[in-house]
Amino acid sequence: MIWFGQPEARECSDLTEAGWHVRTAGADAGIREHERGNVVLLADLRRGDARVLQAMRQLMADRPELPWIALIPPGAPAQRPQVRRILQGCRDFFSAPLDLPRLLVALERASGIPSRAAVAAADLPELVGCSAVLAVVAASLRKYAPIDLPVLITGETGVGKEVAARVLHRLSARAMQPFVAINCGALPLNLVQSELFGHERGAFTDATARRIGHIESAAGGTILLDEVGDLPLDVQTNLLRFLQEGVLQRVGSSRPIEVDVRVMAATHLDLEHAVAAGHFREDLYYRLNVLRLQIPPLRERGDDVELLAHRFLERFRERQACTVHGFESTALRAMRQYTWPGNVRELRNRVQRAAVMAEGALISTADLALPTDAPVRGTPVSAGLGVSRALAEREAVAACLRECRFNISECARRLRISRVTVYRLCKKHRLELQELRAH
Ligand SMILES: Nc1ncnc2c1ncn2[C@@H]1O[C@H](COP(=O)(O)OP(=O)(O)OP(=O)(O)O)[C@@H](O)[C@H]1O
Repeated sequence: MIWFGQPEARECSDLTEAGWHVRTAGADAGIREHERGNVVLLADLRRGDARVLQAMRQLMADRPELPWIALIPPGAPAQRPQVRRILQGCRDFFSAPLDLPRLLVALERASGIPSRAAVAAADLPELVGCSAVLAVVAASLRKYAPIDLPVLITGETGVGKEVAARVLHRLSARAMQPFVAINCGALPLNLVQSELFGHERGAFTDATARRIGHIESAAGGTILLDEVGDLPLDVQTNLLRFLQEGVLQRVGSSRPIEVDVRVMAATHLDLEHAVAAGHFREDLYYRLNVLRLQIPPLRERGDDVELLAHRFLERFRERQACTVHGFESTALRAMRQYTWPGNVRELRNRVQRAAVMAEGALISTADLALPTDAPVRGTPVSAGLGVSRALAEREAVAACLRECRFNISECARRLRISRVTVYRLCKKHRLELQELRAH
């Protein structure tokens, strides 16, 4: 990296220790031949040297592709037009005092050199994260991928269960064959059987032609049965037969068809509980639960929140005209403290929305629109019973909505509240019905 300005001795030694070669540059700055395409530039604006600023402006104009990171003094120097212009050309910026771990992550990102996370999961680029818990997931994925047995993937909504299933498929011998993901909870009740197993012409009133089911369409590859706990009992029986014998029957036919598919199942429900309550077949549960993968919630993944937020912003910037470059440090802190009930999906959606709403070059806490009444991480005990109640209420409404396939009247009946109250609770807990339905 080239440091424009004067790093402190400690900063230099910390960076060197982390594996960076640091060269300082002043007003005579230039990029040496061997550094081209292999360098990150750091604009140290903490002391506001006018000659250095001039050199940086020149270099930014001549070589707009070079990745810059800026260090600014605390306060609001970013309001100065000269500084603001430079910040707009930077990938990221930090205000003093320097947060070295965050700077290292930013350097890795700006340079394209794999982050520590990517190094930990070198062949799993889909799985962004550097937390120890995610490393455990990555290790299980590698272990399970080559074994042609069912995998049961559990975890809260939006944690990345489908992402994990795709990784398993990609790393397996079936990688060149289809991967089919079906949300069992979103299938119309009367059609689940024919959607999964297919039907023959004339099998029922609307069956005007033969149709291949999702399982057959995944032949040779992998099928992910998402929200498997939502399958009706009669369909569970047929699925069990398929898992045991490798054959299925289309609706309206008694001819057994052999299909070679690896079955994966995902659920946010406690399947053991569903078995105990008689909603899920115990024998099917044991068939699916051969290999088990538990994906931890985002609030337990430490720095992954920041890493993912930056990744989602980068992806958004690649596709959309967007002047936002990063996050204010207060926004990063707020994200680290938030409990993320919708997990990675909620984070992605909030970052995208914030990138649209942000007025400046950085996303602020307000742009993220984190619910002010939501519990924050690390404070549940002091926040007291009210917070636990709110969390339980949210979870109960979300679970019931899913169980009822988003039929509001049915949900209201089961929860013994009015339809209006269901809508009010959805609004209160930011349960976006459309979004939940889509997933
Ligand atoms: N580790 C990760 N790295 C990058 N993106 C991720 C990661 N985990 C999840 N995502 C993204 O978050 C979103 C939700 O992930 P996914 O659909 O896999 O969650 P899920 O647990 O299957 O959700 P649901 O319970 O609603 O079915 C997707 O856009 C996915 O790409």
